[in-house]
Amino acid sequence: MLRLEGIGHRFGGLEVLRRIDTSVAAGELVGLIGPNGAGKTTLFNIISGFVRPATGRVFFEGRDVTGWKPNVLAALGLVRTFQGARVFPNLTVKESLAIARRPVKGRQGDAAARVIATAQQLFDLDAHAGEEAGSLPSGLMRVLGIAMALSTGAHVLLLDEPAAGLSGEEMEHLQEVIRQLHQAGTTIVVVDHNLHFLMGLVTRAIVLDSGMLIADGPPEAVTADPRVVEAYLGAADLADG
Ligand SMILES: Nc1ncnc2c1ncn2[C@@H]1O[C@H](COP(=O)(O)OP(=O)(O)OP(=O)(O)O)[C@@H](O)[C@H]1O
Repeated sequence: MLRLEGIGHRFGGLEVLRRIDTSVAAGELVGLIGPNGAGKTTLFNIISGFVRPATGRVFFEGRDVTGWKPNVLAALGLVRTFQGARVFPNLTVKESLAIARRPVKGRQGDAAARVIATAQQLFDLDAHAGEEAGSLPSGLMRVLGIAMALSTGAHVLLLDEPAAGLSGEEMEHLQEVIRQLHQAGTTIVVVDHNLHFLMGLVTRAIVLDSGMLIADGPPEAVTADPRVVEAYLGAADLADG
């Protein structure tokens, strides 16, 4: 579904990604982790077309899409959400969800319906139907943002810190929404600083440290890997949110 070959990038003299080779198969739910400054956001930006890599290639569904624009990739079904919720603040919840339900090339209908049904149940969306998106509790706003990303026809979703700023309960609800999306067949890559949130969710974790891929595997194996432990030593903010 997604393949990276020799991705490298620098900002000025700073080498932020070094020869990243990895791939994500259709239907996987993958976490991308690493200490502050490891290069996670830059890698997300490269995959989603916001940054062109200095070296290497990005393949999406077998096609070399290196340097393709975000809107072109989104139209093909590769969509990235941003840190913090991006919703239309003046649309009501009901109007926002109507956008998310709109079938685009008939692809995301099931996934969007699934995420909306789950969110409706967990976040009591009906009670908020007439409220403006900009005035919602943060968890609900986050879920709306994800639902709206689906409206673009996403079958690969890159979620950038979806749990940031959420309460424990909201986080659990969000996990459930993401699980449902995954079960509906959406391929998902999540970056989050909260390892508790992430490791309870994903089936595979990829670890970046100083721009290098240092581990890749099941969450339990990765968190026990001495190189990962070392990379995280002293990074107190990564311990548990
Ligand atoms: N536009 C930019 N110009 C210059 N340096 C940048 C730019 N964007 C990121 N960097 C630097 O590149 C390195 C990697 O940053 P990046 O944001 O990709 O890491 P990250 O793993 O997402 O970090 P965090 O967990 O703190 O969000 C950091 O040292 C950062 O300061």
